[in-house]
Amino acid sequence: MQTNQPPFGVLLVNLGTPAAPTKTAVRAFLKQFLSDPRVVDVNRVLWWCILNGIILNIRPGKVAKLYQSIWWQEGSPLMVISRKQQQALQNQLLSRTGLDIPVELGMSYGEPSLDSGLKALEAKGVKNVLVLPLYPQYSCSTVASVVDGVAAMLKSRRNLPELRFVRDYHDKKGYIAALAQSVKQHWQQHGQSQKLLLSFHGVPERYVNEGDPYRDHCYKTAELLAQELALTTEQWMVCFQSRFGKEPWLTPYTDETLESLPKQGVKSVDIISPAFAADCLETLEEISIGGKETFLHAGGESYRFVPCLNDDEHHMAFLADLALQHAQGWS
Ligand SMILES: C=CC1=C(C)c2cc3[nH]c(cc4nc(cc5[nH]c(cc1n2)c(C)c5CCC(=O)O)C(CCC(=O)O)=C4C)c(C)c3C=C
Ligand SMILES: [Fe+2]
Ligand SMILES: [Fe+2]
Repeated sequence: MQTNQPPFGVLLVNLGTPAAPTKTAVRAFLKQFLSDPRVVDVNRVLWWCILNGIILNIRPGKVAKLYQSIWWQEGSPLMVISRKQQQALQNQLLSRTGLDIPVELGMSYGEPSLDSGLKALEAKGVKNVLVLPLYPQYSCSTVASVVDGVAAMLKSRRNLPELRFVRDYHDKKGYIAALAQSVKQHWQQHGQSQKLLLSFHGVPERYVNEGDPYRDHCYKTAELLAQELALTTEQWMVCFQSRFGKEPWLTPYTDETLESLPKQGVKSVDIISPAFAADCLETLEEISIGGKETFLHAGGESYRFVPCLNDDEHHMAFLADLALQHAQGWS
């Protein structure tokens, strides 16, 4: 091994986000995202007609407005936070190993692409690549599409790196501890509400019936977090957000739950979205803004959103440990 060659490199992956909060950029992003058969798994010809004939004509304008409501001066929150996570992970790996281990960002959809991330690692002399998708719970709609995407990129290459994938980390001690720490800190600042709602991103129920372990992973995360926070069964509840399309998704739905809780006497809630490693449209708009409106309108009195782990120190230290565990034997 050359002395300047790193033992491995990390491709840090997330979903991706539009390049700008405009109708054109959102349309391009949604077209790539929603054309992925791992995300929308229905008859290809029929879906092509629905996507191009209806969805891509109506949704981009509507969704661009939502992105505008949460966009930061530096860019899309998901991208800004992902860049911070990339830097923080690289720092954590340096302080643990004394080595400059390259960490590159690759998004499943949009830019920087998985391909550009892999090329950047290659340019740094990386021969061993650890792909680390920032999805704590495995789903075919997210993690499997990362595997597909990386495999597709490598199809045209002659000299392949050695590859390892982190499949999930829904039950890992460091992840649960980072979530618990973030909830405790939130309670210290704002006080504890009657209920802690754990709102996970939904998926079609059919995917789970066909073998996707996503729902089990979500409940396992929730139970471990509730245990760590010493909550009684009445003090927490799981729900699923961001339903898309007509078929049934995992229930209970977050919006319906927020509407019904005040009628059941629950007037104050804390809400956290543990499936997201970084704040994005689905947490900052749908949960923090939209969920609050729904709950207060239904008679709720206090609604507090707990931010995602983002580049929190405990979170990044855990991800560095996770990466090092998966990289064992690479030198
Ligand atoms: C946390 C994990 C995620 C799962 C599981 C997931 C499944 C899933 N999503 C859609 C449809 C949409 N998701 C959208 C945005 C979005 N989704 C995730 C994560 C998961 N998705 C993130 C992090 C984001 C936010 C990106 C950002 O820019 O901030 C969108 C786009 C916005 C919109 O039009 O509402 C869609 C569409 C499906 C169909 C699906 C599972 C089958
Ligand atoms: Fe999504
Ligand atoms: Fe959404």
